[in-house]
Amino acid sequence: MKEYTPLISLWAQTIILLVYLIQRYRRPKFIRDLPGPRGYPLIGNYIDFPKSHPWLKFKEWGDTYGPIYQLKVFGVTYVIINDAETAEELLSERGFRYSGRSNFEMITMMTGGMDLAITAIKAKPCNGICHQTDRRPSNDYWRRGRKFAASVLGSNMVPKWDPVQAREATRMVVDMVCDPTRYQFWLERASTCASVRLTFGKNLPGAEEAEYHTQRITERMHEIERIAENPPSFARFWSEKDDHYNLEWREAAYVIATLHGGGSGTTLSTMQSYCLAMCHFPEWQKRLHDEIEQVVGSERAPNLDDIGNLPIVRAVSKELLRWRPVVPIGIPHRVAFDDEYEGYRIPAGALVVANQWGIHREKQLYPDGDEFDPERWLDMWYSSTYEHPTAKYPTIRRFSAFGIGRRICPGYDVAERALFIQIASLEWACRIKKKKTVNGEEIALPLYEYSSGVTSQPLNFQFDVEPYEARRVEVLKNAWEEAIDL
Ligand code: HEM
Repeated sequence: MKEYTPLISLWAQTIILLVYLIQRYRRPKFIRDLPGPRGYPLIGNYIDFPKSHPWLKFKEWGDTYGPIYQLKVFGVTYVIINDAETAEELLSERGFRYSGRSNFEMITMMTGGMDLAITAIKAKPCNGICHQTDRRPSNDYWRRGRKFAASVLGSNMVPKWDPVQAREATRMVVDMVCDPTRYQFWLERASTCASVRLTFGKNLPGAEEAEYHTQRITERMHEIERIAENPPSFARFWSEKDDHYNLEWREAAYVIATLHGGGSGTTLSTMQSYCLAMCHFPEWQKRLHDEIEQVVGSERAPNLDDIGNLPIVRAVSKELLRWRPVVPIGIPHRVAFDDEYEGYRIPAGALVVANQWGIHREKQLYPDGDEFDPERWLDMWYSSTYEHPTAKYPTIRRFSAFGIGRRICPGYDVAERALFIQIASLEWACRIKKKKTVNGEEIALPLYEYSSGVTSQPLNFQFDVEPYEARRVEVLKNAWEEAIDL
């Protein structure tokens, strides 16, 4: 045995050396914490943490600390990303680590964690390298829910929902012309009623009723059964193929309700930004109008078959989402396992914020990022954003305004068509402009006075709406009346 001892010792030393070398090879020499503003013991950056419109400060800090930096608040690490490449690398390429959600305590308590947008998904470690999403029941629910969402919101299904979107757009324009002071309500009604009709198959005369039914539906599962007998809708789609999606009643109720929630307030916010932008940039309103006149003409209203022929409408819609992102800091993604990025430590449990406000103002991609300039999607000169051919691009499909990685918004196709038809119908029928005083002077409007929350929209402002021709409003009114029972 004695003669083997040096041999065993040599083997042991070789193994230790190998382990050491592998570890050195796999790790950068120094793993540092991400840069970021200096905090205080225990509370970290709590005092400096912006209490409203955090996206503005997150961008400002980004200009000092670089495209990725960290903040700490009471021991929780926030990783803030201000450029698209880093966000893609972490949230998309390493999506298996970066697709969890924060514990939104209140919502989790109220929904049992079943709101699809915040439900946790966990990643499974395999020999230290994490490749796959864990197949535990909580993840399984998210996967089944996403499968269902993809099937009702996918690009081949969305044209099915066009007539409802078009109908709500006509009703919105007619009322907007009659009483622009209530614009928020008209836009909200268009968004909510389209969503309730698509989700539950129910036509609603007003937004209040929409809210009432939505609450009842999420609380009482049997409502879905009744409503699923109505015209084609997400609920009916599920009830006809429930075996295929393998979602139980309760699960389906939450998935469908989350789709309603995701779909109702978001396009509304962009449409409010549209009204504000048209007051400030009448030159773009003219370009929109000229394009619609040339392609659609004055005899008929635009419809969703025109989408490929109206690139300026699509460019305006995409620029609105860039310039005034609806969800300016996105929904944070929780990191499942410790990670390293370019020599920096990203700890498990950190919340990664892809700051859309900053990402959408990255200098190389979006020169003069604070300017509203739809040209950047239309002109070859903007090589970073322009894409051929104009019959297809610009498109807002998979644009970073809808998030990045596995948790990307499943509703972007529906949103694209809803925004298109609302903008095209409004611009076909009427001009939006700043209000004037009795002396004929334009009343100034703030360029950026927006609410602060998960979503952000312009605070109430007033503008005038002037129909190009009374006949056009009549055409839309007739279209609404014909489509009333869709
Ligand atoms: C202008 C319109 C919209 C915008 C800007 C928007 C934006 C977003 C963003 C930023 C996220 C978070 C993505 C992430 O975590 O990376 C999200 C998630 C989500 N959105 Fe949208 N959305 C819009 C419309 C819609 C519509 C029309 C629906 C449904 C019909 C919808 C349903 C959802 C759902 C279910 C999620 C959660 C996905 C998950 O966590 O797995 N959204 N959306």
